[in-house]
Amino acid sequence: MSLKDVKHIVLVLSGKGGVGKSSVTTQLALTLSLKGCSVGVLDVDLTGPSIPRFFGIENEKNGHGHTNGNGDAAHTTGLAKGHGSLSCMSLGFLLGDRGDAVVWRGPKKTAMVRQFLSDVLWGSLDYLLIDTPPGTSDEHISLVETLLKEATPEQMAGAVIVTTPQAISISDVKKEINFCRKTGVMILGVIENMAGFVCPNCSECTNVFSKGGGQVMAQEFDVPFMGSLPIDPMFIRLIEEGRRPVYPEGTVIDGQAMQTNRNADSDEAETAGLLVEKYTACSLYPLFDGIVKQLLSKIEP
Ligand SMILES: Nc1ncnc2c1ncn2[C@@H]1O[C@H](COP(=O)(O)OP(=O)(O)OP(=O)(O)O)[C@@H](O)[C@H]1O
Ligand code: SF4
Repeated sequence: MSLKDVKHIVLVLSGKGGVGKSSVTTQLALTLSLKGCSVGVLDVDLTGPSIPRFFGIENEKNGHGHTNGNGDAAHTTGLAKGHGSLSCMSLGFLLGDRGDAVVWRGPKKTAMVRQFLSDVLWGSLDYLLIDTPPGTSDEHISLVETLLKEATPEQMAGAVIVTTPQAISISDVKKEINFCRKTGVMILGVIENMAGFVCPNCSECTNVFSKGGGQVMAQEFDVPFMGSLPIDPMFIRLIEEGRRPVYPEGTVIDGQAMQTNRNADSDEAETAGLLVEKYTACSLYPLFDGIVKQLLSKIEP
């Protein structure tokens, strides 16, 4: 069973598309891995797999996409074996082209989700984060059904729900809360994303939309509120430039020195990937640090 050595499984859900679920998943993964956890990211968004793009590895094929640069392309099932402390799996690795559309009926999607959970060799992970499509679709139902079979209740940590402050997004997220309650998935907390805009000139945060809706909703539904995140243009720039995660010089995780991709003779560090140095410099990092501390205290008190 491929989830055998996975300690904690966390679903990332949102009722509405484009609210930043994949961004939140990526940043939770980076922050957890910077804290020394070994992390896997499973992209279950079959019609719009964006995790490879977020990690700057969309050109990787053969169904594997480990991101710490150990250079070993091991995969045994035709799917993935994650090495190191940050690995991911997505249908995006199996598509010929970024623009390829997946037009699948429910049973095929269900089979794919099952295969992701039972055939991908995740190895030993502290956290498996699962980025889901928006809403409560076939993928969600297959996912939860499969997890109930493949994972133990101890492994199933619960779900993080992402919303934006606008009322429509919040009303959609209520459906996710109901979904979790009906399927018995514990709600670890709600994250409000895009609650304001950080000016690239003066770093002042302006509330473009009304702020605080996520907190009000969390109170109303009696679920924990984990925090608000502004829109930071630096984050968008990092993603658009397609950078790969690169650890700061000297980072050692689980006793293993992380590859930095630094080349003294070139500007390779600037082009090799999503620079964690820059990521940690962007306004979202301290906020994620706080969110991850809350997550860890709930999961591993
Ligand atoms: N806090 C943020 N600051 C800056 N950019 C952000 C932030 N959150 C999300 N974005 C950007 O908004 C866009 C949509 O985010 P993302 O793809 O994470 O949403 P999603 O909910 O996963 O979407 P989908 O419904 O397609 O799965 C991306 O380009 C992402 O870079
Ligand atoms: S927030 Fe400050 S720097 Fe940014 S646009 Fe407004 S006044 Fe200018």
